[in-house]
Amino acid sequence: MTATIKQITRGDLACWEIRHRNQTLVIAEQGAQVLEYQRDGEHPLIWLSEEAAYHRGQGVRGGVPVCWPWFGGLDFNPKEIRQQYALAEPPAHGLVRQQPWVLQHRQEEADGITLRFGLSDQADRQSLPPVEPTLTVRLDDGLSLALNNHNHGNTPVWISQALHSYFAVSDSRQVTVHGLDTCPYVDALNDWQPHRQHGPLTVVGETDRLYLQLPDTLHIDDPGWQRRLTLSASGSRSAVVWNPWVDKSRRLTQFAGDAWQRMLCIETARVLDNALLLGPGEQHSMVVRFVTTAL
Ligand SMILES: O=P(O)(O)OC[C@H]1O[C@@H](O)[C@H](O)[C@@H](O)[C@@H]1O
Repeated sequence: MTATIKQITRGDLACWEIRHRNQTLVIAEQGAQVLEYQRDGEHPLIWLSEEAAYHRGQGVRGGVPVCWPWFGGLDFNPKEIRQQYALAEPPAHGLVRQQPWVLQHRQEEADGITLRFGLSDQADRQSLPPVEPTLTVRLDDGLSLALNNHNHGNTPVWISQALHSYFAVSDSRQVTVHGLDTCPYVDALNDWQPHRQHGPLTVVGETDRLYLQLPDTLHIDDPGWQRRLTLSASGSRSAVVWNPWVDKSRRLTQFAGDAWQRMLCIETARVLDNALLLGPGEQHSMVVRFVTTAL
């Protein structure tokens, strides 16, 4: 066994701290939210806000929130998803990131450790569809996250979802995102109009885009830290690229005014026409793996 796993607390939240080789991973039971992931002596791979607050029932800014069973504002989702819910004030990013989850299973092997989280019996399931979400987290030479859905009901269910990864970067203005070239995207900041990407993406202002028809692999090249971060996804053809830039940073909770310079979100997703339709009894897994290499 090369991994050690320890129960810790951050503020009000019970968390797991996993050490494997030279890596540390911290996951909060609430929301099954990855909070930290870093190799000893290196810059963090996942960004966690310096102003993060750890309260029950409140999402933590940074890490990898699980957005489910809808992504973003419910009103901006396809009709098939919207009509499944009758909530007066549907929260952004769905219903489970502030809910209690539990560690259901752990498996340690010579080359890594796998943890599976599922919603706790204490979770408020009132408005949830009859679909069971689980998050499988595997730490070996990199970090892999699998968001699994299993429809236990008798009717088909539409889901939109994201693993809302906040990546740590040396300077969001200096990094380039590769793999988006020629892909269509919808710009949430320009009336949800369709566009098409040409070449790599450099962030030059507030950015909030839903990319579609993506290849399996995207990269963030970070010249400041001489590092390439590779995201390899399966079971997903969409991702959200988000950076709040100057003005929106001031309006965000748990977010320093200049923190937009230190983070970039690339959120592996199933959104818009890539939303997931699960028939009765069907299962689906959306997997993403994060690995860094020298640039
Ligand atoms: O503040 P929240 O609810 O965690 O959302 C943060 C951001 O999440 C991103 O995924 C959205 O595209 C943004 O529009 C949103 O502002």
